[in-house]
Formats: sequence, structure tokens, C-alpha cells
Amino acid sequence: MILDDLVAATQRRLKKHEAQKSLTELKNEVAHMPAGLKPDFLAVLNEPGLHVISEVKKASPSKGTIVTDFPYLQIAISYDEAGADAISVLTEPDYFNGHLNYLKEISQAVSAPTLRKDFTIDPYMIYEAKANGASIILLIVAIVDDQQLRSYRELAESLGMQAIVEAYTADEVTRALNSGAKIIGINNRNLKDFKVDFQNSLKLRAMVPEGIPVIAESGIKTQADVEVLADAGFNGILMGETLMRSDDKEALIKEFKQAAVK
Ligand SMILES: O=C(O)c1ccccc1NCC(=O)[C@H](O)[C@H](O)COP(=O)(O)O
Repeated sequence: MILDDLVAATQRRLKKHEAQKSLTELKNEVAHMPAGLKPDFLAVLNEPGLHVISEVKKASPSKGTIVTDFPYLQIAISYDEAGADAISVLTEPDYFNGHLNYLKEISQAVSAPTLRKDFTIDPYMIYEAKANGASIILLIVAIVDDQQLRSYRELAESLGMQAIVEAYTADEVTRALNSGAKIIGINNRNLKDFKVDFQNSLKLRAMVPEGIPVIAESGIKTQADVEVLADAGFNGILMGETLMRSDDKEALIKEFKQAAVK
């Protein structure tokens, strides 16, 4: 199953990273970082409207290579200039062709907060996200236990970051809520078989009580999709492939932001 492969690859990579730089060294690096000046993502999500998180992604397990030309910094800057509320950066190298350096360079170049889009399975990766400029991490409920879900989010918050806690099923939404998640992402993509069902986020939205922002993730393609999600009371959308394939990313983000306020 792909999710198991992704986690196994992450575990192998983690061991290599720890051998190159110890957790103690990484913590020391993070402790000496200057305070960030990025907008507070949770506060932005709590403002009225549907907020756009734009993703920088070269490839994915379901689609293979999405774009061959990948000027990641230029892409991120165009998202930023178009008013993206956050920028998601794939750092997973084996299946998404991502890199931690992309996160670092993009975080330095844009004013929007950045999300380390990866498969967080260890505190080391949370310090690594911080060291490379992320304001937000992703916690996928399906790959951590309840104790990790709570403690990883709390660690991220203690480092001045926020966590999007991602669920795909009703049971996972319940686990996310019970862990004290402050931001919930509902994925339309089943990470076990790649199937994308746009109705999934619409179906589960009502489980999340008022006051906790909810982001719809994956498979969002059209203005009509955005309007439906805005009407359903989502606070944010995460878009990757549609933007990556667009020749005019700035115009598309502006259109989607417009559609969100109609
Ligand atoms: O995209 C995949 O193939 C995939 C497979 C297994 C785990 C995660 C995967 N994608 C990560 C994401 O969730 C998306 O990058 C993100 O939600 C944006 O989705 P999209 O707009 O459909 O590119």
C-alpha cells in the first residue's frame, strides 16, 4: 500500500538525516533562529472567507511527473504575489520530487506562511520544518497514534508553528478533534488507493464544530468547486495539481479568491 511505502521511505530518510545532524544540533540551530515575521496562519483562517493554500509540487505518486519545468522559487513568488494565504511545499523527495531546500528558499522569498508538506512521523521532522522556515506542518492522522498526534501538534506550537491535522474518514476527524487540533484538513484523496472524491470533504465538514477552521484538500479544480466549498463553510482550500498545470497561476489564484467571495 502506498501510504505504508511512503512512511517506510520517510523512516529510512529520517535515519540518514539524524546521522548527518543530531537532534541536539538541530534543536540548537532552531533555538538561535530569529523570530519570524509571517502572518499568523490560524488568525488568517479565522478571518471571514475561504483562504487559498497554494502548493508547489513537481510530482506525486498518483500522477507521476506533473511538470517537467519546475522553477519552484518563481512559482512560489507568483503564488505570493497573487495573494495566496499560505504556500505548501512538498519536501518528500522519493515520491514527490520535493526537497527541504525548496522549503528553505521559498520561506525566505515569500511573505506568506509556508507549510512543510511531508509525512511527519517524528519530532525530528518538526524541528527540521522550523529550521527550514516553515510556519505550518502537516499531521496526517492515519500515520500517527493519538499520543503522537497531540504531542507533535504541541511541539509545533511550542516552536511558533501551527499544525494542519489531516483526516480522511469520520473516525479520523473524531481523532483529530480529540487530539485538540486547532486546524483540520479534510482530504478528498484516499491515501491508500489514490481515489479522489470531492464529496468527501463536503460530507465530513459538519463534524467539525464552529471555531475550528477546516481546509478542504485535493482534487479542487474549478471556480464552481471553490464556490461549493465556500458555501459549505470551509475556511480554506489546498490546491496543488490544478495550479501546477496552469500557465497563469496568478490569474487562477485571483479567480479562485474571487469565486470564494461570491
Ligand atoms: O497526490 C498524491 O498522489 C498523494 C499520494 C499519497 C499521499 C499524498 C498524496 N498527495 C498529497 C496531497 O494530499 C496533495 O498534494 C494536496 O492535497 C493537493 O492535492 P491536489 O490539488 O489534488 O494536487
